[in-house]
Amino acid sequence: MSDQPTVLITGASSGIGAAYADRFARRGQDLVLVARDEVRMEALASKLRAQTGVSIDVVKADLTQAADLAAVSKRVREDDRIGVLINNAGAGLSGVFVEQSSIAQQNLVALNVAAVLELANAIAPRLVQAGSGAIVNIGSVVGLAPEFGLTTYGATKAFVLFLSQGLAFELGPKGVYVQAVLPSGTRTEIWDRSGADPANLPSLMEVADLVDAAMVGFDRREPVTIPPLQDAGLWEAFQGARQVMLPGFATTVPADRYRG
Ligand SMILES: NC(=O)C1=CN([C@@H]2O[C@H](COP(=O)(O)OP(=O)(O)OC[C@H]3O[C@@H](n4cnc5c(N)ncnc54)[C@H](OP(=O)(O)O)[C@@H]3O)[C@@H](O)[C@H]2O)C=CC1
Ligand SMILES: N[C@@H](C=O)C(=O)O
Repeated sequence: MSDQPTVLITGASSGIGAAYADRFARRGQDLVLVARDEVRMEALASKLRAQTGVSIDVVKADLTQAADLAAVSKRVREDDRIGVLINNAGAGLSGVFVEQSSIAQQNLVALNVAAVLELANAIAPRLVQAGSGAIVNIGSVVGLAPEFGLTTYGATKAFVLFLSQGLAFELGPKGVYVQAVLPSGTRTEIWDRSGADPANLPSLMEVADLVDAAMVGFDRREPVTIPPLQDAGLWEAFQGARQVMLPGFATTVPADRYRG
């Protein structure tokens, strides 16, 4: 049993989540792995237990199902060994907005938004009470890019970014670190799962490179980590331009440009 905080990782059966499990296990941190595919998680857990000696719990859960989400939320809320939440489980949704079914969009929101929010809600009060701990939310550069034409998916990732920045603003002063990680195309199963055209994929970063970069940002306590963005100054300028607008919102009269 490690004396470091246990890390609960959602979406740990493959891709980015599985890579996070590897990295934190090699840091000697016990894990709780959450996903639907128990067999894959057990295989990963066995390998990591053998290689690192850490304790690993495997929790089979479909985070779009209320009972499963409630069970994971209860574990996050009550297990005070869990000091790091990696809110990673997510899915993509291919196609254009008008061709996507409402149910598919709702299912995407259930996983990419509602589950992320619920688990953040579950852990945040306990971390604030402790004055320590971390919440890592996996967003996407797509949440910054309506031009990419992934409207529903991008909207879910815009939520993740805003949630993370808002939590960082509220919880940071109380000792809780909140990180938004914004990958771009990364070589995982999400593309196949979401029905993306294999012949039309973007350039893809290797998942190990993505997660290793995200861990650098984590260790530096960076609030928003964008591994594919080569010039960090562009993000800083974007943030600065956004913040310059804020005082102007405190006005009681419409702008001249809207006067008929
Ligand atoms: N790959 C990329 O290009 C990018 C990915 N991202 C984000 O990274 C995160 C991880 O995705 P990635 O690793 O790429 O994709 P993968 O499809 O490889 O992994 C997704 C993980 O989420 C789990 N998952 C899917 N649906 C559910 C569900 N209903 N309940 C519980 N777990 C579920 C899957 O496990 P299981 O099927 O066993 O449940 C799997 O472990 C996502 O939030 C994604 O939006 C962001 C930007 C780019
Ligand atoms: N998962 C990818 C799109 O579906 C991404 O976020 O880039």
